[in-house]
Amino acid sequence: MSLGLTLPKAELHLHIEGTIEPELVFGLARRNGVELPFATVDDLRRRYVFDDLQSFLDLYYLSMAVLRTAQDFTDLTDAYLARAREQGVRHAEIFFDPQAHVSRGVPLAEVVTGLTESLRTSRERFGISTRLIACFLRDLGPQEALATWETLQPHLEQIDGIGLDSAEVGHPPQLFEPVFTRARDAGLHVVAHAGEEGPPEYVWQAIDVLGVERVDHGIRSVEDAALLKRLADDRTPLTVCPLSNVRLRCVPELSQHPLPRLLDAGVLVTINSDDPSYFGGYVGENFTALQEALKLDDSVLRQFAADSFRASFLPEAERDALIAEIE
Ligand code: HPA
Ligand SMILES: [Zn+2]
Repeated sequence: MSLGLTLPKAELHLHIEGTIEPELVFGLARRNGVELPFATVDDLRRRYVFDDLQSFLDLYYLSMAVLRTAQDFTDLTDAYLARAREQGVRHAEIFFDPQAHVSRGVPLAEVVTGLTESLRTSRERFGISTRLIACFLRDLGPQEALATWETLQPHLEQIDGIGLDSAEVGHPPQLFEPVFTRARDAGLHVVAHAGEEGPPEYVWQAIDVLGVERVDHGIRSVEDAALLKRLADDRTPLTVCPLSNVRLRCVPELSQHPLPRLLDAGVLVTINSDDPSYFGGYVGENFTALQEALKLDDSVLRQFAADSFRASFLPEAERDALIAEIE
């Protein structure tokens, strides 16, 4: 097996709802009596061609309508962890979208209970330690985010951090300062998607106004030399998702990915899968596709793997032990 698949690694940018494979969409639709607007698994898979972030999000929100019970969320998470283990994942910091479920009438407790039922034994069953990050849907606005923050309060024991995702352009990070300040004050980790389709200014706002510890995507930072220097000086990690960037047409093809320019500027970069069911590969496959397209040395893949643990929210001793396994 190739190094990209076998290297021990942390996955830090992974939407659990984006791991639902078409077969599971159909299986859960049957179990829950949900009508789907697709006839077959192949029919659904054929729709996995996107023009931009929004065209993907439309299908992403449509397909997740089959997730209704705690058991559905447990099964979904177990399926991801089984796949991730095969790709060398030893630690995963997993996003979920509370508002995307509550707005469909699924109680938040059902979602969190289902996810944590899987995650609490992930280390024993799959050899993968985990964290859970609740993301706010930025296109629903800052007031909805604050209201969602209130509904998360009974579940904070199970939630390690907050994030910001969904349609980026027109929904700048600075609007979400109040909810991010509350989450930081509550001792949660904070991250945000910025600079995927949005301009470098959104990345500045994510670090300066929201105080994020990592930037999700952040690839448009290459358009701003001062921003690159700031990210490099502060060692603020970017969670880059190469196959996602190509599938959502943020980057024309993998061989033209801005990642080498990020590395040249000294930015700490990690490699992740984002929504692997939709984008043609899990995290190990992102490593191998990138190595092939950019002709990267094995030493660069080892650096990505080590940096994935450095950029994680694991305690230092655990990070160091995992980094020591990379050879
Ligand atoms: O790549 C993404 N960007 C923004 N929101 C998302 N929600 C799932 N995947 C994504
Ligand atoms: Zn994402």
